[in-house]
Amino acid sequence: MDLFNTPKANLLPFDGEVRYYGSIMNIKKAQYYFDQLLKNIQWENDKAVVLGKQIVTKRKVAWCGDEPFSYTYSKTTKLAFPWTEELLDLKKIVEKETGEKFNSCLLNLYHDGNEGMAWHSDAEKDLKKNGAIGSLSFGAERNFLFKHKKTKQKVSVLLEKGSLLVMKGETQTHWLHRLPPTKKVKYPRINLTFRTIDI
Ligand SMILES: O=C(O)CCC(=O)C(=O)O
Ligand SMILES: [Fe+2]
Repeated sequence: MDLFNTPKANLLPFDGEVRYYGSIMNIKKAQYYFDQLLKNIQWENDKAVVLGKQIVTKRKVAWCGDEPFSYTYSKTTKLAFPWTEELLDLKKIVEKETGEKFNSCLLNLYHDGNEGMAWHSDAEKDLKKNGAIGSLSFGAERNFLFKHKKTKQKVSVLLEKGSLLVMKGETQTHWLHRLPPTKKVKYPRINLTFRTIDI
């Protein structure tokens, strides 16, 4: 844990800004939030379009926000549910750490290392352009990768439990990111990405 709030270096060499804060809470708190989120969130299977076909992913998702925002991605639309107590706590923690404000959160549950997320950028039309995205991770530690759209240069970071990563500026315009599957991880992971929907 970083008790001194030292400035975090930009992980990207150019064309964007990604800062990794490491774990921002103690292990006990991180475990508490993991357990609460696993139990209390209405997790649903996600849909995605792969090679032009709609498939149902094993990964589960949920979507919450200040208002019942509809969120469209991979040709499916979801309505946001209201903030739960834990999610509101976590939103406040992330806002305090980053100095940013968020009005929604996308939640992902990866049951084990077989589940991941393919290369993409979070630049859906509903999202505020160049808005910050705050990503909180719980449970199993996983690698997270960035790839520049033109140069193909890659950057990798290990997302520890209770950790915060922030993507901002032109990151989504110039870089893709992915959570690669891995045979090594046998445990679930929950990721929350706090976002700003343009209203
Ligand atoms: O699971 C993660 O760490 C990232 C998820 C992600 O990229 C997304 O929800 O857009
Ligand atoms: Fe993403």
